[in-house]
Amino acid sequence: MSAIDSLNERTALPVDQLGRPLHDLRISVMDRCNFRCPYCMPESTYGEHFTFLRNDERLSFDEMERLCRLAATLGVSKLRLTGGEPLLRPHLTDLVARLRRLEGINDLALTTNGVLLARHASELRDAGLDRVTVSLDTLDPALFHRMSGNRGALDDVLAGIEAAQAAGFPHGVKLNTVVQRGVNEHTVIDLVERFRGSGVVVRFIEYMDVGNRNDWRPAAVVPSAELVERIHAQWPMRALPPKYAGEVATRYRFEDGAGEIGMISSISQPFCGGCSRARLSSEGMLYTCLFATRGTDLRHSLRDGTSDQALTELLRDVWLRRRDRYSEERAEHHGKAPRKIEMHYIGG
Ligand SMILES: Nc1nc2c(ncn2[C@@H]2O[C@H](COP(=O)(O)OP(=O)(O)OP(=O)(O)O)[C@@H](O)[C@H]2O)c(=O)[nH]1
Ligand SMILES: C[S@@+](CC[C@H](N)C(=O)[O-])C[C@H]1O[C@@H](n2cnc3c(N)ncnc32)[C@H](O)[C@@H]1O
Ligand code: SF4
Ligand code: SF4
Repeated sequence: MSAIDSLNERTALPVDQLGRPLHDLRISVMDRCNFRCPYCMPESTYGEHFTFLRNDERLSFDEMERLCRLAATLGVSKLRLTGGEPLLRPHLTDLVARLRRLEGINDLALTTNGVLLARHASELRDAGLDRVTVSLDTLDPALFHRMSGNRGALDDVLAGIEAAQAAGFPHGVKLNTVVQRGVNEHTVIDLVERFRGSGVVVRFIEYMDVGNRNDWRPAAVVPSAELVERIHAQWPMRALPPKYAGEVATRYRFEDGAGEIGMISSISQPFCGGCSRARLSSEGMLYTCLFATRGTDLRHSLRDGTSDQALTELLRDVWLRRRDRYSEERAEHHGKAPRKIEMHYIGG
């Protein structure tokens, strides 16, 4: 390669081995959670003796801010704070304010289980958070409690959603609902009914085989097409074109003007082809797929005096080498995928 080619390669925005750019960085700011959803952190594994990270093992806000600033120079424009439960991270609002000031970031989002949201919504809005996604699997209080691993109360989450609506996040409020066959599939219509016309967009997610500790089986997945048919029979809707390449959810608009819903069909219709997402775990590992088995340790480099330029090159190299397309390959694993990183570390 000539010196000019090499310079061009080092200054251009990187695309991975499948031609996908890097747009979206999702940061797990906290590995702990106040819920024990069986599909994510089942109590049987995450009981009182489970060892979470020590404070000094988690990236500091300085370290996260630095990585986000460098990632923005490689094309990242969207940041999502997640976890574990991000609102358990003390002073999260300070991090939001710091990330808000970064050049190139035009979408700053948070995914939360919503329990602590009523307390923090307006300060998060004031700090510059653009939008919030709240996870809510059902409106049945007893089932909700059970699906949170007997930790959560539905009313707290509903209060969180109301507070988020009242705070007026500029890019709005969404809900994430994981649907499981025989568990909460019968409460889907209630959720649609409750939030239709409210401005809050409900997105139904196909139950996924993330991590190694849930009891995922293909039979537990409710294909989005089935839900679309059921919802359409009650409130006719029509599919909308994607807002951006690689959009996670397929959007549907109600024909009576009562807003839209989304379907996240990562099992029945994988969307790896446009996947521009990287993930940073609480302890500073960089992963290029939600189903990654291996990552790149950035904490070490952050703490050993590595320069901004060298760190940026490391990020670029990781992205240039990326070939992940797990959801498209799922069937080839025949249920025997290699050991994956758990979702509360990698960030949903
Ligand atoms: N397989 C797979 N699933 C994903 C990916 N990204 C998100 N999901 C699933 O979709 C859910 C919702 O994702 P969000 O974080 O709300 O997605 P997003 O792309 O940031 O959403 P919007 O920008 O609001 O459209 C996550 O909790 C995951 O269950 C991905 O890259 N791969
Ligand atoms: C890991 S959580 C982290 C943020 C926060 N604790 C919450 O629940 O919103 C992020 C998202 O991942 C989703 N999720 C967790 N396990 C999942 C699974 N097995 N399949 C599909 N989505 C899952 C959750 O529903 C949630 O919306
Ligand atoms: S999905 Fe979110 S709330 Fe539920 S256990 Fe995982 S991290 Fe916690
Ligand atoms: S499975 Fe991996 S590559 Fe495919 S969309 Fe999800 S994170 Fe991206």
